Amino acid sequence: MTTTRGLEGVVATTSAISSIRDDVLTYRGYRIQDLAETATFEEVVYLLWYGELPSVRQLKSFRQALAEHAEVPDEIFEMIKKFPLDIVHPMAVLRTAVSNLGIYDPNAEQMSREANIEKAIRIQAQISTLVAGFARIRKGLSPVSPNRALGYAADFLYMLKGSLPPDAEARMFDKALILHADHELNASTFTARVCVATLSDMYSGITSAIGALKGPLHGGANEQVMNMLTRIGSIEWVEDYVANALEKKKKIMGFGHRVYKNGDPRARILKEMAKKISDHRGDRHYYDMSEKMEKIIREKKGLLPNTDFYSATLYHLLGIDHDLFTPVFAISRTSGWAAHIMEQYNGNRLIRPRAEYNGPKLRRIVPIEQR
Ligand SMILES: CC(=O)SCCNC(=O)CCNC(=O)[C@H](O)C(C)(C)COP(=O)(O)OP(=O)(O)OC[C@H]1O[C@@H](n2cnc3c(N)ncnc32)[C@H](O)[C@@H]1OP(=O)(O)O
Ligand SMILES: O=C([O-])CC(=O)C(=O)O
Repeated sequence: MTTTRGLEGVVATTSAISSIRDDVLTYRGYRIQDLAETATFEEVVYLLWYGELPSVRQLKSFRQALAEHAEVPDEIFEMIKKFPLDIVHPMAVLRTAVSNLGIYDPNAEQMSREANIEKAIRIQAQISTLVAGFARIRKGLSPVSPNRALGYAADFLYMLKGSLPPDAEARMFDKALILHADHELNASTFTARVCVATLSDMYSGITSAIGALKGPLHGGANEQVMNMLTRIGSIEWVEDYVANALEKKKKIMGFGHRVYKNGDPRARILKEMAKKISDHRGDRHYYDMSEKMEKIIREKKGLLPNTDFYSATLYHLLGIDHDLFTPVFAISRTSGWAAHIMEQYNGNRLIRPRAEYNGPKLRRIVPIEQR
């Protein structure tokens, strides 16, 4: 048996959803740059689930279905109110709450394609309401009811803040959701596929995926980027911080990638948006620190920013609390997880690799009184 640490380079499945080849990322054959420029998040979700971009009529009924399911059962917000909200991490709340959404879905255990599409719509519709509602509850505010006529991205910002976002900001957030929607066999998507390959249900798959996304080597890095920038505090300390981190062989959050070696195409688009909003706001504090950090790390270590690096500055300037950055990632990635779960069910086989044993040799049990 041969083992590969971290399964690097192992091709574990075929998939028709997204592809990364020569640093070009596509969803169903469309370049991510083109989708970010011309589509909305709802169109991209439709594309991921149905394989084609929607017509006007298809998009209308898809948005209608998302709108119909956007309310979260009161029981879930009541449950959240009982959590120790001053200490709990929002990703832990989300993991628990999404699992609970399954409890209130009468068709949670149905496994037909139609039932799974319906579940995917419910989860996608409810997850943004859930994150925004939680964010308000922990501040002692009431959740704001969804208004899906605004569009998915704008509605999230509206539910979060209780006021309509400027169009330009809603569009930037929409683009960010598109950029995070899917990414081939990343750790959380793989987790979702492993889970449902046992023929477990979609809620279990997405709950498992949220658990995997939470970690700082994956989606959790976007919050850690902002924590790092806040700790550094000022552009004049960036160089020292990087030198010290590299000397101590500490991982610098938001840099490096298992697959991209010449740069993450999403990071470039996010960088442009982070710059645009920083200039517009006249607040280049984090953008300038980030740009300096990028330059130094590129020179010293040859590492490039990943999607989590500039999304941190963008989300900060969009007024999103720092510990909600990863839940926001989960809102978007739910679309990719659901697409992969449905693809996995189609022609499923249990995912069960082997481990090369390196523990003690065969031995006899010593009776307990002689140990
Ligand atoms: C949405 C996403 O999930 S994108 C990724 C988000 N995660 C992060 O930003 C966390 C920081 N980055 C990392 O930890 C890594 O780059 C990962 C986890 C993304 C990829 O990891 P791997 O492919 O396993 O690379 P690995 O960790 O083995 O690193 C290879 C080498 O690059 C170095 N390296 C990689 N990333 C970093 C980093 N961010 N900071 C410092 N050094 C790094 C490693 O120390 C190692 O160096 P060495 O060969 O001198 O020992
Ligand atoms: O693909 C990966 O390993 C991580 C990543 O960038 C993502 O999930 O978006």
